[in-house]
Amino acid sequence: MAATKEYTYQDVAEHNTSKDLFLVIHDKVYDSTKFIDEHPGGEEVLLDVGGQDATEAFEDVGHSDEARETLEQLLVGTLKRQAGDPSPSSHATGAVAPKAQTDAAGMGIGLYAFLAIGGAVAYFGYQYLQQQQQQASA
Ligand code: HEM
Repeated sequence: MAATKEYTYQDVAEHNTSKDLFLVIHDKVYDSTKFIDEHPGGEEVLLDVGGQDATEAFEDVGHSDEARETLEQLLVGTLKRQAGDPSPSSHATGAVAPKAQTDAAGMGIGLYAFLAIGGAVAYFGYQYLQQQQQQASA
């Protein structure tokens, strides 16, 4: 079987039913339709990632070498990545965003503390000066 065909994410996404199921694993495209009934892990998990990048789902399970051999028999082509495609590790960068938000909030609190302390210093300083003036004029 020639496995040189190139598929875009859009092409693969169209094959997401139990009668026509493509999976992307490590940027290779696999026609898993015939394998759905045979999968020891059940058909549900395959359908969940049908037409999508299943690299993480596949690797998380720690599939055997035998499973990887079966996979090679289902190979139909390679994934042609395009700008804007989701990458398998895209959610890893998501962890940075909340941290940035926390930092911004921390700075906000710091600013309020600075204003409160600055205000207190100005208030008591003013009172002290008034007292001095009263003493001087007495
Ligand atoms: C076409 C791609 C896949 C092939 C060829 C495949 C093949 C296999 C094979 C041969 C096994 C038996 C255990 C082993 O040899 O490692 C297995 C188990 C399993 N697979 Fe897959 N698998 C595929 C995709 C997936 C995906 C995308 C998931 C998503 C979560 C998944 C989840 C599981 C689970 C949970 C088991 C364990 C079942 C058990 O031990 O009861 N598999 N798979």
